[in-house]
Amino acid sequence: MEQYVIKGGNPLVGEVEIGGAKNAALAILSAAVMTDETVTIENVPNVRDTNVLLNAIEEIGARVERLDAHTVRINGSFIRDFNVDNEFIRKIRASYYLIGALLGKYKRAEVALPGGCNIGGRPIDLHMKGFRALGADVDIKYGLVRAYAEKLTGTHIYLDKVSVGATINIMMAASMAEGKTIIENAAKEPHVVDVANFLNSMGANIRGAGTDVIRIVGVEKLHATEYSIIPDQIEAGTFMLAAAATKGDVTVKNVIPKHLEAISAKLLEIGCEVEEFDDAVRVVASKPLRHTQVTTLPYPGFPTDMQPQMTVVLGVAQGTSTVTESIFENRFKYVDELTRMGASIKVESNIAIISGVDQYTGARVNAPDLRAGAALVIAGLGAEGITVVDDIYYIERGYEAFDQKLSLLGALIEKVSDEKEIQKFTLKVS
Ligand SMILES: CC(=O)N[C@H]1[C@@H](OP(=O)(O)OP(=O)(O)OC[C@H]2O[C@@H](n3ccc(=O)[nH]c3=O)[C@H](O)[C@@H]2O)O[C@H](CO)[C@@H](O)[C@@H]1O
Ligand SMILES: C=C(OP(=O)(O)O)C(=O)O
Repeated sequence: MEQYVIKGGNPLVGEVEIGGAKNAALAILSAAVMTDETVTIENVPNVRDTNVLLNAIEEIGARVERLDAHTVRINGSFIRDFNVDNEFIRKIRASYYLIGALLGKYKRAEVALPGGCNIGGRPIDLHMKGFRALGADVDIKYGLVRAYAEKLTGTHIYLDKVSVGATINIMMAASMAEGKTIIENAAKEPHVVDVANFLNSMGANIRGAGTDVIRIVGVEKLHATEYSIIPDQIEAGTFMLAAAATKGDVTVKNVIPKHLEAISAKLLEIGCEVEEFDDAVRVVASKPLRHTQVTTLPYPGFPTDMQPQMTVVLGVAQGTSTVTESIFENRFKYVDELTRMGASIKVESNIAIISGVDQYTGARVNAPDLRAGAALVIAGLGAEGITVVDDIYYIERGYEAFDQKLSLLGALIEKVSDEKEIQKFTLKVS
């Protein structure tokens, strides 16, 4: 098991390049098997989740060629197996996209029940409701979600809850249904729009992505395309908040500033300077941070995937802040770990009440999930002394070269794999 070991206290300064969006990539790589022609996808983040998904796509017969670290060519015409299940795919959430993709193209799919970060109950009832409305028989048996259809027929679907996964999954299947589908109360996240743009570039007919009503006219066939994935809103936000927590000055490059508005607005409120350029955002934290209130909401609200990082920043802001988690009921598990670093946070139901402290102190902590893991790294970067973050496996699900990008900004951080290496690092930096 690998760890990050961090000597905190250095302000992060400089420029960082953001990669392609993990949560867009996972859907787009799945959708790429919906044509028999060859699809080339650029700006694919080279992270654990995308690699697990690509291996699963290969296992069912698709040809997958990695042209370079971030470019993948996929040909789905060789798929003969519709059963997607291995120990790795069971652990990722986005395996559910292969249900929509295979059901749309082949009218059948058997995919391991999705895993993903343990941040609360994560049902897929809305996905199943959508597939059933399109005419599929869907059940869960033997650990698999199984969906079959003679044919899919366009329909009108109202999502009881705003769900990114269900919106994208239904959109994929409906792209190859007969007739018109309307999804109401659809998710509006940037990656929903990116997946719609990708499918349209393959010949799908999707309108309205980015609003809460998406209209899809099914087509018989999809075709080859070349597509570049949008920048990762959450990776970008993580570096913006790392700048704030370390009192740094970081320019986050290759981003779409509009996607970061909810994060920029909170940074301005707590006293940071935020400068927007065409495809970059600069965050300068030269004054003491002030308290604020944050509530996670579907886009364009404050993203739940930025909640732990924001809590870490508010933990060293003056006064009392609150963070309300309205999407997932169990996303404060990291607070106990942060308390070991000196944070003063009380969680009541879905609200964290945060009394700001002057500075965190280094400690040995566990990453309980992907974003909480990144948040603990941020805490370590701002802390006095040495922090060791265990279980960085989770962080590597969604951040490419996290330690290297932070090092380039002046952080003292190393990836290590045993106690000796931790001691060596500690001696080196003290
Ligand atoms: C791989 C991926 O892209 N993961 C993202 C996706 O997860 P995911 O697709 O799982 O999240 P959803 O948007 O679907 O979940 C939103 C809410 O709806 C509920 N729900 C969802 C589906 C369903 O069938 N029934 C149901 O009740 C969930 O429990 C949750 O409370 O969007 C989340 C919300 O932005 C992000 O935190 C995750 O990073
Ligand atoms: C929760 C996340 O991922 P997943 O849905 O794949 O668990 C995330 O990206 O923050």
